[in-house]
Amino acid sequence: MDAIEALTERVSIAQLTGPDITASQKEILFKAALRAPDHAFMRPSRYITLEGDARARLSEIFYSQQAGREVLSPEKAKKVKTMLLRAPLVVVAVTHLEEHPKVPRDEQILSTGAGVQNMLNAAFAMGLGAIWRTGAMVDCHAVRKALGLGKYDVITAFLYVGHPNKSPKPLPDMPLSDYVTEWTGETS
Ligand SMILES: Cc1cc2nc3c(=O)[nH]c(=O)nc-3n(C[C@H](O)[C@H](O)[C@H](O)COP(=O)(O)O)c2cc1C
Repeated sequence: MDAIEALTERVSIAQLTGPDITASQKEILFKAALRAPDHAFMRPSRYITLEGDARARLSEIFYSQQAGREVLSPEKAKKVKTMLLRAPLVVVAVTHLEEHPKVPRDEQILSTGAGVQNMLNAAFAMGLGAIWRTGAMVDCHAVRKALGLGKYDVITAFLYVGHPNKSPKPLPDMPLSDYVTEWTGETS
């Protein structure tokens, strides 16, 4: 697929299935991620892959913490336990924050966000489907500990990647004029 077509027509795809993402597809995803802009070359982004049984293991860890906090209905328990099984590959995108005189925290997280967006576009261009999710797992102490994250690590995305199980949804109608204006130099 042409790059402009991928950039202008990408949609998120939530219904994903196997087969597993190949090593060469993963290489393309991560090469795209590493082309994210990065103020002062801080290299704040890290990407952790979850595949196979590791997805169920981390979902169980999340479930244990959630179940210890509140009574979960059987439906909710099943949903939580199978959360990460919704795609053959889940990429945990992490921003490792550091103090910098010119690069505030938000810019470091934005850099990882740009990496995630590059992966969404690359996945779409390869005919794969992907969706950026966050949710309560982002702040779950047990999940963060299991992934080896420290105090200065921010989970910026759980990027689900797989093969589309449904045709992509139509593009939303978003007239450019609703979002883009020109400032001509006049002040109010
Ligand atoms: C930072 C961030 C977090 C998100 N978290 C979730 C989420 O937890 N669950 C979800 O269904 N969608 C989440 N979304 C939205 C989807 O990734 C997606 O953008 C949305 O479904 C619209 O689809 P589109 O990308 O095709 O326009 C999140 C998006 C962003 C940017």
